[in-house]
Amino acid sequence: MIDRDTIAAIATPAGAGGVGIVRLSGPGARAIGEGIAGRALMARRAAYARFRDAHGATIDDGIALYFAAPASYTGEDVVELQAHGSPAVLHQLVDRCCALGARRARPGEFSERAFLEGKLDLAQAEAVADLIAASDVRAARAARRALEGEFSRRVEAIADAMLRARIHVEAAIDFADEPIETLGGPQLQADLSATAAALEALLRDAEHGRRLRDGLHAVIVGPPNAGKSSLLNALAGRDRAIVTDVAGTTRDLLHEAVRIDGVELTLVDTAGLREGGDAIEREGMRRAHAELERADLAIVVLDARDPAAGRDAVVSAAHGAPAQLWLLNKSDLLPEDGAQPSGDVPGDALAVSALTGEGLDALHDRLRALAAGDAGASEGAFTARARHVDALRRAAEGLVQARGELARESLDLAAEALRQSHDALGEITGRVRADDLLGHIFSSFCIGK
Ligand SMILES: Nc1nc2c(ncn2[C@@H]2O[C@H](COP(=O)(O)OP(=O)(O)OP(=O)(O)O)[C@@H](O)[C@H]2O)c(=O)[nH]1
Ligand SMILES: [K+]
Ligand SMILES: [Mg+2]
Repeated sequence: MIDRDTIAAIATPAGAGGVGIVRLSGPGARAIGEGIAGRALMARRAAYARFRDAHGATIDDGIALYFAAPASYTGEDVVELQAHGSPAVLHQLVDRCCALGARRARPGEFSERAFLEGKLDLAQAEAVADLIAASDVRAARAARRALEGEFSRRVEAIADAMLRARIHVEAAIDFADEPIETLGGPQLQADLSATAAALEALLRDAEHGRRLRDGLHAVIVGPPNAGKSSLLNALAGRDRAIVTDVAGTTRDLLHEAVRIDGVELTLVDTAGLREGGDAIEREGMRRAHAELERADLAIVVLDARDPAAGRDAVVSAAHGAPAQLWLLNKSDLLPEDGAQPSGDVPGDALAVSALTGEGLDALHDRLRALAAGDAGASEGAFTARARHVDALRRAAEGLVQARGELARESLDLAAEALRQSHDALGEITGRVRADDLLGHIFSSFCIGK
């Protein structure tokens, strides 16, 4: 099952640094490490050594660390050679490892071995990559929780309940003459109802975890000249988008990663939505609609002086996103007497001015709250990926279908729906393995991980 080569790679980031690490994993790791260090390596003992090339010349001096299988990251014998963080030194060390029988590791191959050796499940291996890539403290904490198995344990608990239900249904199929009631049908329905509730709760938390990992994806929409690009610039703190008083200035989508109080979100500026326009502008509007389909949030920008203008086209487009935040921009141009122009907008619409900065603090607060989800949900949150959310959705759909079939006493169809639901859960932790799925996940890792 396992590729028994010994693999080697530089485990520290590219470029110069105080310390750089070359990592070896596999059955030959210890012998190769000892060959380079010129001394015996004892498990979990730091050994100071001169690392030498084939001619006995010193490549560098440093520390060799040996972790004996299975008590290592990969579960195999692992050796780490810690040298000065010079790319030239580290490349020579990897070359020397290869001359002594190792081969260069593929991206993510160390974590793949940890998975194959049962040290990590798939969701945990992905959490390693998420932790390394985490851009803020919350994302890092959430990745730690996923790495510790918080997410996996909940998946496994639901998968176990699903397995019990499958066994029950398969057994009932074998006793086709008995009515389902006598075979514990009502109890099974009750169990599945509890499982469905647990699955829905996990799906919500995973969606939240997906946002923690990827950041909130917020699309700015509104009629031409409402001040969408001005707002993007104000939030980004720089002149990212072109602003003019010509309606139809923005044509293409413009993405900008923005950090608000340590929370990351992606803002997307779009072409103003209106009837007509030239071919370029119409393509811009089409892209705006498509972007909204993928968004977590639509930031609807209207002109505070006349919120009704162009509002309808924007409202129907904004419905493509699961959440909306309404802004009445150009509040600086409202009459001093405080009379508010009427227009059919939600009561929690914020008055802002991209020009003077008025209302932007309140907007920051709203965006931060939306990006984090509600405060309570951030406690105990774990990172998740779109792949996980998709699998949980399919599992939930399968379960709904299975319960319907059971209610109709179509046991064969119920069994099949439960199997699909169970398989979908298995994809998350890798208990059900499709090899192309594995290849896809691990190849997105970087080398040395
Ligand atoms: N007074 C005032 N003017 C603003 C404000 N925001 C934007 N403007 C002006 O409104 C005009 C249009 O601003 P843009 O940011 O280009 O508007 P837009 O919604 O991106 O326009 P399109 O890309 O053409 O759809 C410019 O002249 C801005 O200077 C504001 O808060 N107050
Ligand atoms: K404009
Ligand atoms: Mg614009």
